[in-house]
Amino acid sequence: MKYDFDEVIDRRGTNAMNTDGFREYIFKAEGDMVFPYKDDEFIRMWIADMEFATPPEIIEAIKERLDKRIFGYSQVFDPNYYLAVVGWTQRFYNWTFSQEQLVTSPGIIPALYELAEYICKSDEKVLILTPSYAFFKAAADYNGLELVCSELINQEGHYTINYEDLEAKARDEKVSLCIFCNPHNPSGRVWTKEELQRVGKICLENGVWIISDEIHCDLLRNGQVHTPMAKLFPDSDRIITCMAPSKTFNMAGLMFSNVIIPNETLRGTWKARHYGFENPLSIVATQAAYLHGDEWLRQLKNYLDENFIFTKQYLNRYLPEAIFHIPEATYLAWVDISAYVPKEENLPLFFANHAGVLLEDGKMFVANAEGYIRLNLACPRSTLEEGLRRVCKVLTENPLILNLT
Ligand SMILES: Cc1ncc(COP(=O)(O)O)c(C/N=C2\CONC2=O)c1O
Repeated sequence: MKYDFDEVIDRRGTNAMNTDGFREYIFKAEGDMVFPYKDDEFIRMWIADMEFATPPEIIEAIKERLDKRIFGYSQVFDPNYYLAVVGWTQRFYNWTFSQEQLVTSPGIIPALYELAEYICKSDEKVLILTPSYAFFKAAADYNGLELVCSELINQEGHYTINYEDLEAKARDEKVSLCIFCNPHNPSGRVWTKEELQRVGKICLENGVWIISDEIHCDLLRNGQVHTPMAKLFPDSDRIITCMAPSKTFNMAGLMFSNVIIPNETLRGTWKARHYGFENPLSIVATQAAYLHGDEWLRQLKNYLDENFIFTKQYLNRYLPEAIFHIPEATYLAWVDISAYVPKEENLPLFFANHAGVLLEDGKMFVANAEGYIRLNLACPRSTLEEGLRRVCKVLTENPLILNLT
């Protein structure tokens, strides 16, 4: 079956954050914010969900469950759920784990909040690498824990880990947890085995737990290989792995993710404290994704690769001073436009007002990301081209708007 990723789907009236939540999330606006563009005139390249229909195989599984017509309290009791999940991790990552280690969460963000609370004492600290997905910081903030940041080294847009800095911070006896993004949002790095081994060794030797957030691990450029961090440390029970179908199959709204907790005590705390009931539609959707999603994902990856090549060529031609490398993973383009914009510019507001494009900028990724914008490329090519046209036009044809003399 050939899936249609060129189809433009109307998401209006679906309570989508993407179409209706941007004022509060990007601009922290309480009430209505008025822009020179109507809401449906924006090209939306901000939040990380996709403009593609969720695979029909998943939708079919949901429909079959709907026909059962009762949606009472539910949990994963069917052993075939676990078999579907480890079947996927075996096929794609040559990695499995025992069934008792698997728990589920209504999302990875809530899992981060809970795990930080269960792992860290109140006077301890959470270590992250920046730039970082903002909710890693929130996991520390909402638990009243001090955040410690280790800045990634950025060499002309290629990010690597500053091991000396990371080790110095991991040595702090109050640092008890590292939330590690593997693959990395927003840079799109796929960490190599060697990089993962160095990070894991530094953390584990200093008694630092690791949450390896691997939500983007299926969304690789063709040819890239993801290594689960825990796969490299089979003798450790201090690495918690978070994976989910939500990013891969555009089903974040079904709020269902997998958390692999090898440590028995921590798992016991999770089971005692976590609200364990689950959405029965999300259970069947996730199981169907991991059983029947291979071909759709294969075609999605090819389409995304082509979107990235298109973007690289477009920016080379129309925004030559921008620094952009096709990322090894994610569907997010991380673009340094500092050559075109003053440091103090509020970039999301600028692009919303002057280009009709909704995007996130480096200031939304904790630190170490000034002058960057992040563009969601998981959209039909026609939408992507219009978004890129608007971004490049406003930066090159209207420099006065930016007070660039
Ligand atoms: C690294 C990472 N972890 C967790 C999540 C969210 O997991 P959930 O709670 O949905 O299961 C995201 C989603 N990233 C997004 C969502 O919108 N923009 C982003 O960058 C993410 O990038």
